[in-house]
Amino acid sequence: MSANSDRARLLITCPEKPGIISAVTSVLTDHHANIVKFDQHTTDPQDGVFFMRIEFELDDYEGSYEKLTEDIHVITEEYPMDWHLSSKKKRKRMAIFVSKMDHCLMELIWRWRSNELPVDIPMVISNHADLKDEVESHGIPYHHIPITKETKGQAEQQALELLEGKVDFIVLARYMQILSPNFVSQFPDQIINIHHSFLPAFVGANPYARAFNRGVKLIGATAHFVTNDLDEGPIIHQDVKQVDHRYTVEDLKTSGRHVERSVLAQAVSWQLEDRITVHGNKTIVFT
Ligand SMILES: Nc1nc2c(c(=O)[nH]1)N[C@@H](CN(C=O)c1ccc(C(=O)N[C@@H](CCC(=O)O)C(=O)O)cc1)CN2
Repeated sequence: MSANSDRARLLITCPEKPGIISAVTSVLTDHHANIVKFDQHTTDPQDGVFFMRIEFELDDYEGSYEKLTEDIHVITEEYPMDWHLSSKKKRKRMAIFVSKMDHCLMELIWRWRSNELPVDIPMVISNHADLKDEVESHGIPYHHIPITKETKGQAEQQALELLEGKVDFIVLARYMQILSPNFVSQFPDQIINIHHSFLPAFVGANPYARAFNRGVKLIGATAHFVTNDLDEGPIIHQDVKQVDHRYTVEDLKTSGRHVERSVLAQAVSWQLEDRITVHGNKTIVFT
């Protein structure tokens, strides 16, 4: 591979049909691509949906992009498919929404600063001013947009105007506002939320207090795509931690914060590497 070679990813979702792999890999071969990773998954025969993720190296990816996309379009005539082609070199742009809690936000910023998360963060948006100094100390623009029940619509419109054309996806890092259907519709499967429970348990607000009252022996965190159904969007990643009768609610929150941070960071990392495909209310994550 030459100095200007690039590593690209091709994600495909299509009805199960013999020959799809050969058709796609033939196009890549015609472009002298070197396939370095190949993953596939087929749902149950009744559903019959085929998922594929191909990672490949290509000299002069930029120069080949137009012809490569044309050639992929050609095979969609025989193999109707949803497909997404992306390049490792083209850094994604991630906006972060936050309220007052900083642990998930800072986990992402720390991993961004060390380039462990190779992403651009064009802005942080918050309904509170608490974290402005901290975020701006990292050179990231911070937009404080206060929200009341009366101003929620205007506040969202202000956020949408800031986001327009500037981001590829959004992360809600313990953002404590429910997004309207209008907002969600403008970022389909592009808003990742970290919920502080092992969903589907304890949907909504105050899950740790409810977990304490239930006497759980496990707490957890769930990263999921945001939909209009609160905390019921496609799950991307989850993890848990054992707890016991000695834990207070504050202990649960402290232990839970560590789980939230690692679960969110992993979900964002997979998003950056185009490893996640949504199918219905589930995800396929090619790790
Ligand atoms: N459309 C969606 N919006 C949001 C989702 C979602 O799944 N779909 N997840 C939540 C995150 N969340 C729990 O993880 C959550 C946040 C806030 C609330 C809530 O009741 N908020 C109140 C206001 C609370 C306040 O002012 O402090 C509200 O919005 O009326 C429940 C769950 C993020 N958004």
